Amino acid sequence: LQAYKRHREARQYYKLFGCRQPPLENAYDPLGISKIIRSTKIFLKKQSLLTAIKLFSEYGNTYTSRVFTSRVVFTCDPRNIRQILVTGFADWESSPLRGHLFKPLLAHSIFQLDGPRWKATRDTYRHQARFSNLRSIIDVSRQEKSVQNLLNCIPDSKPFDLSVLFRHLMMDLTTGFCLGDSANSLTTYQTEEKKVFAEAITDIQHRIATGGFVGPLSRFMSKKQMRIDTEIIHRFVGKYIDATLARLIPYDRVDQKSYEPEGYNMLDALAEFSRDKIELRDYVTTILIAGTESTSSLMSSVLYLLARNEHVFLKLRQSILEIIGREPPTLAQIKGLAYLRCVLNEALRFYPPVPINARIANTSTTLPVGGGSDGNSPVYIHKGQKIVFSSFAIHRSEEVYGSDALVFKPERWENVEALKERGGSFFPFLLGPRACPGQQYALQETSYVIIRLLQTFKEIKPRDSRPWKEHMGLNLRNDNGCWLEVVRDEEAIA
Ligand code: HEM
Repeated sequence: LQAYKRHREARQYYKLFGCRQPPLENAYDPLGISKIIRSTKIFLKKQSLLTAIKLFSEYGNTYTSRVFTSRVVFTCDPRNIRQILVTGFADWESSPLRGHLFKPLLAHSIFQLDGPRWKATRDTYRHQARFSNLRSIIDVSRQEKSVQNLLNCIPDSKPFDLSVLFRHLMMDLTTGFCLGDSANSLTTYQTEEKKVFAEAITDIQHRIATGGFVGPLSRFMSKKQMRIDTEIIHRFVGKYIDATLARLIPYDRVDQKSYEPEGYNMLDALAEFSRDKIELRDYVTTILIAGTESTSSLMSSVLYLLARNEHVFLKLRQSILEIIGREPPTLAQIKGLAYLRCVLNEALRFYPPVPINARIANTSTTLPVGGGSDGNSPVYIHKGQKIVFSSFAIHRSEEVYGSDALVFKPERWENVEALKERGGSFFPFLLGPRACPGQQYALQETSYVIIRLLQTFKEIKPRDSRPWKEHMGLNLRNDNGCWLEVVRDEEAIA
């Protein structure tokens, strides 16, 4: 009955809007079983992203695929991306696809919400956690302390995996940002409790991501370790919440500004507005998940690419030394470093930390292009239909970026107008109302770390000849890490 209703509705859309069917990838696979088996094999071989690009070149920028009994739409067309994320935002949801994956760690986090409740949570991050005011949430002394810990861990003239150190660095910075206390992962004095907590946060992200990739099969996965991780995280974060609430002044004195915490931390900022422990835990834990691996993935990509493109490294280092010198950079100086922004954009284009994404239609709607044999007709989307879109594929498209799309070339970002025109073709932080609220913070933090590293090291050499290999967790990273050897600048030591 449902299929019949959908068929009738589709015919109306064909008539009214000129919709056409996009190409079907697996026409002879009625239940989509072979597609699922193939995708799983490719995922295990760590080749999902490159295979996706191949499928787009074979079937066009938009095509459908049978997965079990439903037809999933795959697209890497910038016009469709703008429609899903910006113009037709209200027609799409994400919570039905991932809400269950975050349970029981998070009760009602922003990742599990859509509609008015999502909007209210988003506003809380913007206003109460002060994400909209970048200057007020940055703590440069915390950043500098963590960078010094990082520099102490980097050996001189000896190969080491910088991606591991970046993951520890971001764990320290994000726990400081969220809880006001670093996990001290880069130090020798990290307590056992903090070590266990940091391991649990890392492990649970891996489990959430795996649950997402295996889809409906996730219900057969053992949940035991997830429960253990959850308990560790809840206990650890809970202690900070209790301590924060215990030293808070009563509500009626908040306006008197008699309580001024030192530096920024999100828990203090939020506790001025809410005393609900579960709510506070959800807000804070979400950022521990959203802000750690994503930013360390970007940092690793930048260093991986700089080590393999000496001319870019030298040009960037020179501009840092000219504009900032050897002192820690201020926010204004970071903003003035145009070439660094180009390098970050280019690294985000090459290796977007969130390379694929999905949405589900909450109403019958259309995509502007992708239908018919030429791919130029609108596409009918029925309520409940799933769509998968890939920033990784668009970011490498020759149609969009030209014949040198696969060349690492930060200079392509020097023309700001060109950047604006690329709406829908460059979205490492997504676009529209649901774009990453931590974008400016992540870029500032990454810039700070890169600047301090380039002020300290005059040479960075790659020490791994293996090719880049995808590792898909909640965020993308190189499975082979980021093996480098560095040479300190004597002047920086002096
Ligand atoms: C390079 C680093 C980062 C990248 C590439 C990145 C990318 C993204 C992307 C693509 C999304 C959209 C996910 C979706 O809706 O499907 C997102 C959402 C989000 N990000 Fe980030 N992110 C980064 C760092 C951060 C940081 C540092 C924070 C916090 C301080 C943060 C907080 C969030 C939050 C709360 C959301 C959910 C927004 C919503 O659903 O409305 N992110 N991020």
